[in-house]
Amino acid sequence: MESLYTTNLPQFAYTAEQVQNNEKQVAEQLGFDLSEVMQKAGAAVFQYIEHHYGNHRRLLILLGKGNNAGDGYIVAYLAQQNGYQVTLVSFVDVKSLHGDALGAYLQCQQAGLAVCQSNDLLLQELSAFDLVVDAMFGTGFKGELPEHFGQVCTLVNQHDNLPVISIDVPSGVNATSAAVANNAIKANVTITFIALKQGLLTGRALEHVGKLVFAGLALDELFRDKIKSNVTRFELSQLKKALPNRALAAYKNQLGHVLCIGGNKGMAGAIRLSAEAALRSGAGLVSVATHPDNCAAVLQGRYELMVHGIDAEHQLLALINKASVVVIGPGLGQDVWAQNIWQWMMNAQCLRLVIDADGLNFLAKSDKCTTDNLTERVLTPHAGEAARLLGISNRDVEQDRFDSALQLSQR
Ligand SMILES: NC(=O)C1=CN([C@@H]2O[C@H](COP(=O)(O)OP(=O)(O)OC[C@H]3O[C@@H](n4cnc5c(N)ncnc54)[C@H](OP(=O)(O)O)[C@@H]3O)[C@@H](O)[C@H]2O)[C@@H](O)CC1
Ligand SMILES: [K+]
Repeated sequence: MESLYTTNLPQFAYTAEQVQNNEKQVAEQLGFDLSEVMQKAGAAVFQYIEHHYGNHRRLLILLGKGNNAGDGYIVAYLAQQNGYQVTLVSFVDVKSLHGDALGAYLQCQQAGLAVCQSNDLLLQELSAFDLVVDAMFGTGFKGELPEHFGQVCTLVNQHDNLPVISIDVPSGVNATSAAVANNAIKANVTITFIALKQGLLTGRALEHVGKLVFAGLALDELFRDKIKSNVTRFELSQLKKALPNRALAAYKNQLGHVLCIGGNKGMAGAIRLSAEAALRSGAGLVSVATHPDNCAAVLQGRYELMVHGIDAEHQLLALINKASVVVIGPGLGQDVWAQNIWQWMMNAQCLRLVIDADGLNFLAKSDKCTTDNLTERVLTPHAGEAARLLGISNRDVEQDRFDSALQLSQR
């Protein structure tokens, strides 16, 4: 039978809203209604279980009230038909189900599958199960988990040997922003449908998603062609392909010259690491401008580097003029030596500037990044540095990493 899922993930990612607003139209254009799409979603998850967890015969399926639960009911039905032992636990009164989720529930009911309430589960031993299927919340989730959901997720997360498969999105993760609610479920595998959701790709969400698997449900190609994505995902192999091929007769002066500025007293390691990374990524020439005390340490064992001790900022001029890209910040520090270099650099002209680490800390204190509008700038902040740059908390950044990145790019 043809595989209904793949571990080759699509390149473009979308918000939950983009998927919710467009899946119906895309499905209709292909001649499906959404209940058929739900059947396909359940079938893809069940096929994954059969292929990868086929000897895990006792399934616990956790269900909410939306269409994510609908997918869960379909998985339950297929598993029962194929001889699995299935326990269904709903966190809502099944009377509140409607639409396709209700249809999927009724299919289970007709097959004789009973649904228990979440409180019953808290009294039960989870060792009675081999695999958990998380169908509590999908793309419709926002905010924090209600307490009774959170309690069960915590219980499941504590069982290291109990694998969890999340349907579409791990419950408690916001599929758009990558914000993670307290006690969100930690999946071993998340099988996501139709289009990649951007919130599954970054930050703390990664700890909850586990291995990400994609099931296009026959809608993915049309969805991708119709809906413009704002988030592109790259794999290392693709980035490697983006590097130009070297001509056989190439020599170092044709392959770019990176200048790395940083490495204050006692912080030689940071600038050495960034210079070494530049060499490893294929730069033809790499120069380092560092504190005079560090020259020997930076050069040690890496004799391709050209290392310059900087006593006075104006010494940078000759180095910048030769560089095709400048990196500033690793191990730069915040003292007078560092401040003078930063100030001087903000008035200098260079084509491309990568700002990292202490460079970002200086940037957070200044209102503008270089007086030269022609400079291409790349910032590489972690969440704490991004928070300082935006004047918000780390938590605020983690609540929406995409929006934070967008705001930074617009400053
Ligand atoms: N359309 C289709 O047929 C297909 C859909 N598919 C599947 O459907 C999923 C999307 O379904 P969905 O839109 O029903 O959202 P879902 O995530 O199940 O639940 C949302 C419910 O949770 C509630 N809620 C939210 N946050 C909450 C909170 N903090 N605390 C408490 N409640 C909260 C929210 O309530 P509200 O806030 O809106 O009142 C709403 O009732 C998608 O991920 C995929 O698995 C696939 O099968 C393909 C075909
Ligand atoms: K889920």
